[in-house]
Amino acid sequence: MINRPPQQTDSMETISNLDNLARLASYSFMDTLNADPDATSNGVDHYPRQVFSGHYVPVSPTPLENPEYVTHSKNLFRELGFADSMAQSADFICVFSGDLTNVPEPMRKLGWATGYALSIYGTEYKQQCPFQTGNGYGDGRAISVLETVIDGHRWEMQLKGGGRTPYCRGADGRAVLRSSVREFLAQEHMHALGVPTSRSLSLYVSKTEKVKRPWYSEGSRSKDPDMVILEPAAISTRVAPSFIRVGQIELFGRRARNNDHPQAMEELEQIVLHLIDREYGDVIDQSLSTAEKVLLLAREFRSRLTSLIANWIRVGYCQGNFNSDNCAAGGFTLDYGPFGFCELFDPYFQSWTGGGQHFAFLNQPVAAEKNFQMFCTALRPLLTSDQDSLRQLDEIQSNFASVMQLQMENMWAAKLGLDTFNTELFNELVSLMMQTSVDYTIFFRELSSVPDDIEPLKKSFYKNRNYNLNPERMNNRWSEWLNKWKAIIRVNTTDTLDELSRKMKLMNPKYSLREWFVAPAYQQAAAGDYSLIRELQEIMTKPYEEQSKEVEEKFYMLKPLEFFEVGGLSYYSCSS
Ligand SMILES: Nc1ncnc2c1ncn2[C@@H]1O[C@H](COP(=O)(O)OP(=O)(O)OP(=O)(O)O)[C@@H](O)[C@H]1O
Ligand SMILES: [Mg+2]
Repeated sequence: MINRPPQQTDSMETISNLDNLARLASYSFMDTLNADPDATSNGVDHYPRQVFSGHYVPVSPTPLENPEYVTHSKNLFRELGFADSMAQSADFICVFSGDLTNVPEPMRKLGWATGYALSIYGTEYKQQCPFQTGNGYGDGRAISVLETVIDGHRWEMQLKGGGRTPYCRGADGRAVLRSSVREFLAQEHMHALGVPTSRSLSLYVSKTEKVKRPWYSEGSRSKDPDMVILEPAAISTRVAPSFIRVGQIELFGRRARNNDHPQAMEELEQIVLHLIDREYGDVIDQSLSTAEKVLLLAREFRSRLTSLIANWIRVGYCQGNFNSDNCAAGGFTLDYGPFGFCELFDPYFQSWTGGGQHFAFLNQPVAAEKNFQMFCTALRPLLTSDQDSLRQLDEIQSNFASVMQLQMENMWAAKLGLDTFNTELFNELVSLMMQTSVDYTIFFRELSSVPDDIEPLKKSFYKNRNYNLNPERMNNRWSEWLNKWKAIIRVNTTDTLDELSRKMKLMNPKYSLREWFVAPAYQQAAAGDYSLIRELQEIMTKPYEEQSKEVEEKFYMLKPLEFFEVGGLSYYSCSS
């Protein structure tokens, strides 16, 4: 795990109001990196334009009209030492719904947005930039407003939906309540699952401001949204050690490679050193040369990224749109757009209709490798005068697949309660899972009870056509597999069955954030009822616990058949 917030200790002072919080402000991004020389001085820089140099644009967020409190993360508040009452206090609501005009010093009245480049599955793109140059692409609606150092940890707080920036590409700079609820719940769920992620701080919705989004009519089976709806605008704030993306390093890497301007190489070095400082300070010694730091960075990021992907697959998470601009260079999950948790197991599970097989569930290791290649390409200009370092970087890059494979094998072994990966056992399991159609979460959780026979496993069966053709034969095959697994376990572990079961249940969550739980929560929220959001927050932040009988009956369930193939529940072409 990386950079987890401190658990609040007695020595940590409680931060109970905005003045307390403002006093912890410490702006490393704005103070150590370069501002765009063409930026306006008042931060009213809300129209699409090209940003040719500098690492950020100072920009004023656009306050949400009539903001109302929806929820905050009690867990993150506790970890940061924030008093819960602060989330509903007027001045805190102002800041985190986008109004910086009255912030207490030393907090600043301007936030910052950053440019980044885009590579899709290993191919560089500029077409998404309105100027076709790549200079107009970046945080179009994400605006960082504060950095703080709390108990030695630096945290950046970023509004999502905070209004237009020069990178907005003509769009409204807003996020809607629906997508904000999804991201808010998912971030805290993933953290509770033990998967590195940006965190959720707060969520406010406008009582009056609405924006248009394409969406699905009720029960629609169309792949593309079939209507445009007006949705309440919202601002959620997310928190991470930094929001530097692979795409961001790429932007400066491309400029240095092409010699786009005289400071291009220096700006690349600055952003890379800043990344190291913010995300890798504890593992990369400050006194090393840049070349040595770059190599360690590549190696460490490879290790974090491969571990992240193995964790995603362990918990059934599919990011959906794993472009380089949605890949955090600190190695954690970022941008919960068209994500989904795998229910019916399918290696090609993917909620985003535009994502094809590239970003599908079990192709995520390859998608990650593509992002890693782009990351290494971006670092390369810093090593051009050093052949030996370049060779080492190539080696780090080319060994990604084998490191990834090892992480995956260890993960599958752990899910099955084994110390070492067993190829034959695993391959048989995957084909049985596919030939039966099983629920990914329920299957592994039931297996974690180390059942005597396959009856409990059947709770996870959706029973597809193949299974129904000959259920008896399939059940026999399942029994054989279970017996084989148990025989291997007996040899593999000295644990008692109870101990084994306990360990497996820490690998295999009981609850996952299924989209059909989330949809009613954002629908009710749009009508002003936030109770289901708060209920989901409670349950989904304890995903490994058994929880009560009532919770189990409501949330430990196969996906109802009527929700398959329904737009907005099983897939989306647009999620924002
Ligand atoms: N409503 C919007 N207004 C302005 N820019 C937008 C809007 N929606 C998306 N963008 C921009 O389009 C690009 C691609 O969007 P994508 O869905 O990957 O990111 P996102 O969900 O907005 O944000 P992030 O990656 O910061 O979580 C991003 O650069 C994003 O800032
Ligand atoms: Mg994004």
